[in-house]
Amino acid sequence: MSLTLATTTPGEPEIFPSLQGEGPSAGRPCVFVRLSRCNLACRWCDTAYTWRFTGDIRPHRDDLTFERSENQITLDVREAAMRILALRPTRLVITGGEPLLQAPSLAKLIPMLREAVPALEVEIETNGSVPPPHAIMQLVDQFNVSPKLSHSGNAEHLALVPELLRDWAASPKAWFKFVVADMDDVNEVAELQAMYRIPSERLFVMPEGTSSETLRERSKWLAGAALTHGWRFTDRLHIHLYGDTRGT
Ligand SMILES: C[S@@+](CC[C@H](N)C(=O)[O-])C[C@H]1O[C@@H](n2cnc3c(N)ncnc32)[C@H](O)[C@@H]1O
Ligand SMILES: Nc1nc2[nH]cc(C(=O)O)c2c(=O)[nH]1
Ligand code: SF4
Ligand SMILES: [Mg+2]
Repeated sequence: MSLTLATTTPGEPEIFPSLQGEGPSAGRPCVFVRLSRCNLACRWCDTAYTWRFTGDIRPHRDDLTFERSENQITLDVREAAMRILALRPTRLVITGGEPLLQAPSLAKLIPMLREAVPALEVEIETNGSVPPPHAIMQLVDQFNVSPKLSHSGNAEHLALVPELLRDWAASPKAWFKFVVADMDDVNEVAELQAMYRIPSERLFVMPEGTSSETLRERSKWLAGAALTHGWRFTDRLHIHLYGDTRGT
C-alpha cells in the first residue's frame, strides 16, 4: 500500500517539523506530512503545486488524468512511517492537497505510527468535501475542516457538500476554519453557520493571504467581525515566521 506525497525539492517528500500555524492547536510543535492531489481547485490555494500539474486544468474531474510531476513522490506506507518516526513526533498534522483522497492508506499509516508512539496525536487538514471513512473518524483526534466559500471558485463542486457539512458539524472532533478575504465572505460564513448549525466554539475565521502584510491588513477588520459574530480568529503563524515556503 502506498501514499503519494508532495515534495519540497524533487525526490524529497514533504515531511517536516513545524509549529502548527493555524486553528485550535496553533503554536503546538508538530510533524507535518503533505500529501499530493486535490479534488478542488481553489483560486488562492497556497499549495497549488500539490495538484496543478502540466496539462491538468480541472483536477477534480474524473476524466482527466494527472501527469507525472516532480512535485509528487509515491512511497510505500512503511517507508513513509519510517521517515515520519525519524522526526520523533508527538503530534502529527496530515495535510495536502486533500488528504482524505488517500484515506485507505492513512488507515494503515496511523496504526503503524501508533505502534511506535502509542500516545501520538493526529490532526487532519481537510476541505470537508470528501466523506471520511469510519476507520478514519476513529483513528484521528482532530479534523481541521476548511469548507470553501464561493470566492474559492469551486461552485459546481461545492453543491455536493451540504450533507457532509452537517455531519462534520455534528462531530466534536471537527473544527471549522473558514478562509476569508472580504466582508462578503464573512456574510457567507454566517449563512453557512446558521444552515449547518456549526457551534461558534468550533468556528474559526482566518484571513486569506500568503504574506505578513496581507494577513495583518485583513486581520484588522476580520478580528472585529469575529468579535461581532462570537467566532474564533486564527492567524497564520507560519507565514509570519517563515513566509510562504515549502516544508515550513
Ligand atoms: C492547503 S490546505 C490543505 C488541506 C485541505 N485541502 C483544505 O483546503 O483544507 C490547508 C489549509 O490552508 C488554507 N489555505 C490555502 N490557501 C490559503 C491562502 N491563500 N490563505 C489562507 N489560507 C489558505 C486552506 O483553507 C486550509 O485550511
Ligand atoms: N506551520 C504550518 N502550519 C500549518 N497549518 C496548516 C498547514 C497546511 O498547509 O495545511 C500548515 C503548514 O503548512 N505549516
Ligand atoms: S481544497 Fe485545499 S489543497 Fe485543494 S485547492 Fe483548495 S486550499 Fe488547495
Ligand atoms: Mg499551509
